[in-house]
Amino acid sequence: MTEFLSKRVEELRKMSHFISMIILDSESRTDNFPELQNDLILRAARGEGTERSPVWIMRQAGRYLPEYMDVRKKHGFIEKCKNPSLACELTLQPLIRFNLDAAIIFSDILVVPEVLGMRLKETPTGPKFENPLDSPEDIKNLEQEPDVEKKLGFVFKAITLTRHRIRGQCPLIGFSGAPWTLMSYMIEGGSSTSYMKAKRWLFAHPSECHTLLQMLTDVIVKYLIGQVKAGAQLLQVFESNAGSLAPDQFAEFSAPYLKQISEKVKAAISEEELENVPMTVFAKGGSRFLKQITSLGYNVIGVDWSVSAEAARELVGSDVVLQGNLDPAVLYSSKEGIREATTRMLEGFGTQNYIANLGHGLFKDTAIPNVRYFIDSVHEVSQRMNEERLNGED
Ligand SMILES: Cc1c2[nH]c(c1CCC(=O)O)Cc1[nH]c(c(CCC(=O)O)c1C)Cc1[nH]c(c(CCC(=O)O)c1C)Cc1[nH]c(c(C)c1CCC(=O)O)C2
Repeated sequence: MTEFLSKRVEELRKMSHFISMIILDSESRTDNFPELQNDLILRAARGEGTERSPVWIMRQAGRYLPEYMDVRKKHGFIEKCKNPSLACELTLQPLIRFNLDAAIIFSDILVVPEVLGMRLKETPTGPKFENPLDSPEDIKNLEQEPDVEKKLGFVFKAITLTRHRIRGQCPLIGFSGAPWTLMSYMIEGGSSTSYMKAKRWLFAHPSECHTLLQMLTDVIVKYLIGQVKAGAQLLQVFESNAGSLAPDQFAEFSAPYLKQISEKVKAAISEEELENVPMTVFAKGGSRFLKQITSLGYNVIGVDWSVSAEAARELVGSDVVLQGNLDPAVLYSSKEGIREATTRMLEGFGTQNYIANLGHGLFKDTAIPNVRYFIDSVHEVSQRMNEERLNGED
């Protein structure tokens, strides 16, 4: 009898192993994704009409969620980024709680310079580079023929797996840091308040800066194309350190590379007949340059919280698709306060050619009910405004 049972158990074990192999195989394919149920953000990004404004939140997966903190107890940050199944799980966490119109793949902008030979390490104040660039001489020691697929394949795997497990609930956003932002982290080693070391390079070693920015641009282009092939449905480029640049430096060291990225990624999409994914650029601290940014070839322009919605709209006109820009600190206020600020934002941007978001990432001590209230307010208020707009036209 025991022999009979242990044989059956062994058979069942083999069968379940076989089934999980089939599932794993099917979840690593890119030609069998579940059908998309909610394309609101893609329509908005392409400038098509939407019945309500789509909403997602920068840093929507993160420390304000107790389920993120549970995973964080067991796994370090870099480990979470590099393990596709953990990255997938974390990407999906906010979608279980909230009625979001997009997911963003769990990763970090700082994984990209590793392709060039930079090494990330964890510190209590966030990820940093073990080997920051000290002088332009160090550029020669960087990887001159970087293998993006080999070094960042874990992100591609995470994207493909997430496209399956998201079950078409909403589109999946892929992203990269922009060249100037990544270069400044490579020089500073980590976050900085003034980015003075990196800024010093711009004036002391301009030509070497261009060499490094071009190396990063080439990697980023390959990285973003790889993400589209893996299943990303929208791409966002983060120029998080635009705020540290004066207009002349933005025009010389940021804008041309942002433009090259959109042009080269779009050319590859059309040449290789890939999914025609819209592209967003978010230049934090770059609201001063909004008008200039409209000429860089992106479908959507992210706006930080430092300008009013009206001012942003006024600068670029009604045809440009904007994304943003509620001050994340608004989520510390009362429900009435959140509702009021969200309504003002929607009135300022208008419900069309618009994607709602915060004007920077969520703070780690934001209350979950307030996050939910913001998301639901965008949906309710924008739908009502839209209905009023359409009725008014009749
Ligand atoms: C500058 C920058 C970084 N990373 C990123 C930027 C650009 C956007 C911005 O301006 O904030 C982008 C980023 N970082 C993270 C995402 C994931 C997707 C998302 O939910 O938006 C994205 C898109 C996860 C993260 N990236 C980081 C966390 C926190 C990790 C943890 O402590 O568990 C998360 C969830 C850590 C991180 N990552 C970075 C820093 C400086 C830090 C430490 C400071 C901090 O913790 O907020 C670099």
